[in-house]
Amino acid sequence: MIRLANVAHDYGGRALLTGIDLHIAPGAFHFLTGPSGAGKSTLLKLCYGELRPVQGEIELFGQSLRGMSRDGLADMRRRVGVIHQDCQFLDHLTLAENVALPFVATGRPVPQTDLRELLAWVGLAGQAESLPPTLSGGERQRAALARAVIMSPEVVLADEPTGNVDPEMSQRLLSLLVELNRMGTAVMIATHDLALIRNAKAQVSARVLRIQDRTLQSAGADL
Ligand SMILES: Nc1ncnc2c1ncn2[C@@H]1O[C@H](COP(=O)(O)OP(=O)(O)OP(=O)(O)O)[C@@H](O)[C@H]1O
Repeated sequence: MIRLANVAHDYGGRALLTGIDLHIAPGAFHFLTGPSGAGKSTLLKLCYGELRPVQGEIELFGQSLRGMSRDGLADMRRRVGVIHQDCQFLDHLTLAENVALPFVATGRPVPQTDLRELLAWVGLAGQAESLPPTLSGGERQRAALARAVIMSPEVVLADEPTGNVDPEMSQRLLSLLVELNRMGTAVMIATHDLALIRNAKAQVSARVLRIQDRTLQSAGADL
């Protein structure tokens, strides 16, 4: 679904990522780890076409990103759910309206039943009318997950989805992502949280990748 071949990236200075080969296949569950500043968020952005690589090939759903038009990229992006590290919301809209934004942005009617079911799935049915500034960190993370999956994406890319929440909430978020994966959605989670990775390995067959020395490596059994 998402394929990177010999990808390199930098932000104008020294190389950040180099020689990156990655394939996110249907149904895969990947973790992406590595030290702060190693390039995890950058790699996720390359995977969903937010950034274009300085070298190498990226394919989304069998189509090369090279030369893809803005409309073509927008079509591809609908098939990828992204949970951003900072989980930003529009503070003047309710939680339910924020979660429904991907539908509104594409000019499609919001399926109200699906929206209610989704909010119940992430445990936020009671907060549907709340405004984002009144939500806790864990509620915001679950709302970000709901927003990422409302369009039924084939793959979810999550950037530190359990940042700033306690271990119990991390586990709850992980369980939701594992459940999605069991229903067929591919998942890639960038995280520093090694406990989360250990917990996940008991629930799902996950591949752990690590960015080290600017390259992508398979993490060993030391995790
Ligand atoms: N838009 C940008 N312009 C210039 N440099 C950037 C930009 N975005 C990221 N960087 C730099 O690229 C490097 C990698 O950043 P990135 O956010 O991808 O790392 P990360 O592994 O996700 O880090 P963390 O774990 O701290 O979130 C950092 O040194 C960062 O300062």
